[in-house]
Amino acid sequence: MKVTVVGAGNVGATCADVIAFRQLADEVVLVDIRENFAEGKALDIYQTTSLMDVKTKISGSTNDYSKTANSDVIVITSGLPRKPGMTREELIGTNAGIVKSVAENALKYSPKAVIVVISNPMDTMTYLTLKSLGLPKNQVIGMGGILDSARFKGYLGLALNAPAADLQGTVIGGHGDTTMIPLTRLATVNGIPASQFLSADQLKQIAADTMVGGATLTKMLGTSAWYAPGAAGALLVESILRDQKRVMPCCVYLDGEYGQKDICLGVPVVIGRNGWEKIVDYKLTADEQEAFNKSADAVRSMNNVLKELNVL
Ligand SMILES: NC(=O)c1ccc[n+]([C@@H]2O[C@H](COP(=O)([O-])OP(=O)(O)OC[C@H]3O[C@@H](n4cnc5c(N)ncnc54)[C@H](O)[C@@H]3O)[C@@H](O)[C@H]2O)c1
Ligand SMILES: O=C(O)C[C@H](O)C(=O)O
Repeated sequence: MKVTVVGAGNVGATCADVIAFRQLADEVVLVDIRENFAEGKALDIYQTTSLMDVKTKISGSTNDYSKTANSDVIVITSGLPRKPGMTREELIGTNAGIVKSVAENALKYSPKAVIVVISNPMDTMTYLTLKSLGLPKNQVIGMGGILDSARFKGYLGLALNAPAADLQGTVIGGHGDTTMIPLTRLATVNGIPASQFLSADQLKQIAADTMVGGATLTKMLGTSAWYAPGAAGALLVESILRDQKRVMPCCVYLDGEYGQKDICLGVPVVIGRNGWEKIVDYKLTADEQEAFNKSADAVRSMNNVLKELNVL
């Protein structure tokens, strides 16, 4: 199995490192536009392989997509990250052109690859990738909800003084500070509703902290986060390569599901070897559905900007 990660920056290199460390693929290729940058990151990761007993082959390339030929999965992380005080949506002007050209270049050499979009604003970049390449809808998956759910479980874990790994929690909707929807109703501690241990106010605060989880880290770090984003990307790649059929909240094309059409938005999906296979219906309450519809309205207005930018 071969994975290409485009963008060898913080998120891309972390994702490649986790994929290599966990030996999810036989080969990982990192690509970046910056001269020798991907080669350097790949060499650094390669030099960990004898220390970590890893057999995965890793290489880097400056914009030469022929080295990515026959990839099973292409992960797109290229583009600007936000700075403190910015929204993800403000990145659209720069990142739309980058994501579109990168996806076109990568697809030429790996027409059957499942494409994982991470660059922000992720919901709109996923829609752009799907629409501009004209691919079957199951082949394009945006990663945001897996990360947001990890943060949700992290904040739940801190409040409960429990390991986050023992908790279940899902975030659906857009991957934006105001568009994501942490489903507190469905959060559990090994099957027991979190509401049995936490007050409604505590759960509300956890949901609010989750929604601004990326902004909080951006303020602390001066740029956006990368360890959990890279690991979340790798987890999605794992379910694809190993055909695990895990149910994961991912940004996929909706054609009537969850009451929305012609939009890519975060919902629970089954992830397997050919991409996303099936959308799972969580049977939202009226309030949750209303929040989902509002999230869709906001993402749709960003998608409309793609036409103004002449990329779609
Ligand atoms: N969806 C998510 O959950 C999530 C999480 C974290 C970050 N992100 C997004 O991922 C993106 C990358 O974040 P980062 O922290 O790694 O940024 P970064 O600046 O560290 O890395 C981005 C890399 O992209 C490269 N690049 C730019 N244009 C390119 C092109 N045309 N071809 C190939 N490479 C190109 C840059 O040279 C740079 O190395 C940002 O848009 C960020 O907002 C998304
Ligand atoms: O917050 C960001 O801008 C990056 C990413 O989307 C994240 O959630 O960490």
